Amino acid sequence: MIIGVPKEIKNNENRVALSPAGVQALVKAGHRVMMENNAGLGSGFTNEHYEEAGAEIVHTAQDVWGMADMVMKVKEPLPEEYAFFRPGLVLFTYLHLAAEETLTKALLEKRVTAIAYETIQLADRSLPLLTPMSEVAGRMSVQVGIQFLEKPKGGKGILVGGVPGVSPGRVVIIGGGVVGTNAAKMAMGLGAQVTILDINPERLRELDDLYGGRLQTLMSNSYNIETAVKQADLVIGAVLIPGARAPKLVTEDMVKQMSPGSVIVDVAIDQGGSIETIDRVTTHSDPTYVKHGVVHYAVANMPGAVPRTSTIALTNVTVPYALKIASLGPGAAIKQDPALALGVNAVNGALTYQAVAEAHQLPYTPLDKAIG
Ligand SMILES: NC(=O)C1=CN([C@@H]2O[C@H](COP(=O)(O)OP(=O)(O)OC[C@H]3O[C@@H](n4cnc5c(N)ncnc54)[C@H](O)[C@@H]3O)[C@@H](O)[C@H]2O)C=CC1
Ligand SMILES: CC(=O)C(=O)O
Repeated sequence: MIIGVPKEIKNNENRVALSPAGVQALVKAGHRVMMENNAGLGSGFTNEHYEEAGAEIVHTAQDVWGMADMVMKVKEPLPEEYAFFRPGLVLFTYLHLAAEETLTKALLEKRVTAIAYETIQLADRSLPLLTPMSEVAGRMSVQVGIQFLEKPKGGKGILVGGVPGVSPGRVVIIGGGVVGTNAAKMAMGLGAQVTILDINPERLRELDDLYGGRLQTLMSNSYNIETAVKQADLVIGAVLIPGARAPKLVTEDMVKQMSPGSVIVDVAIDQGGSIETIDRVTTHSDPTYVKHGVVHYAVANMPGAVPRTSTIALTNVTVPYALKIASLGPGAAIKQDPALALGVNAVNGALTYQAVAEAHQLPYTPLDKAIG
């Protein structure tokens, strides 16, 4: 199979879909890998690194998309890339289609086989291709949040760890999965008072067993969210219902009750966001805006700011699936691997992920019917 890797074009997206190690694994298995010129530079990988690993360097994005049987990317295609879609093309990348109606329709219209990293799901319900980027974004959410709590950055001027004789700051994390747990670890490490809310009592028990005493766990309901949010210096949105639009858990009224200069980092923005006052996706070059006196951060590609770490971590988990798709062919790979099958959001013009169909009120077709 020919695997194409274009350069990412989203604002400040410096990750790339394959590291040289990933290229080498695919080439050794008998595949050809076409890298767009300088696609890896943002992650510190040169054309020479890729050529040594066995890749061929291709000069334009159009050539990469045109020659490849499977395109591997990091972020969802942007409108200027939709023209490259064609029937039978396999697109393997983050898609977040529940928040991307136009992209969903373009993939259906062009009959692309669209496999989303973030909905590949193992039997234990974990999301192996989302986990490493959630680890990155969870850790970054605290790093980013504490910067914007500083006065010169528009915040209320709080050092979250406090100092002897002064209370530490309060960090409230909504969602206790991978993002939430990684955020909690960072915030606890800095000495903040940490509260984490989740809707799953089992998850709250696990968190209590792991960190009991160092963090407060709370059942996620509107009463507890309101109470916690109004006292928070930093709120981190970290919920996920796989494949679906994020529920709006923090209402505009709750935001109005926060003290001026507090900060909200909504990591769940890639699935549409969990905060009512977040009405736009922000970018690394213009990451925040202020509403009701509260700093809002809603960057949908947070790991793009630490591309070296993120590209390597992403390639570690995507390559085994890419090898399976390339070696067996997409149809057989999907039939053989139920986790991979859950990644298929669209095929042959049919929308095969129910939560995405519900988000856009489009018809849903079960995968077995769509692939025959
Ligand atoms: N902005 C960015 O750059 C990035 C965003 N993300 C996003 O972060 C979000 C979280 O991802 P993960 O932590 O990996 O997911 P996860 O599945 O590990 O955790 C999600 C948690 O949310 C909980 N939850 C669901 N409904 C809830 C509710 N009503 N109240 C409280 N908790 C609720 C679940 O029980 C689960 O524990 C996803 O949307 C993911 O795509 C991940 C990486 C980068
Ligand atoms: C998960 C995702 O969308 C990202 O890492 O950018």
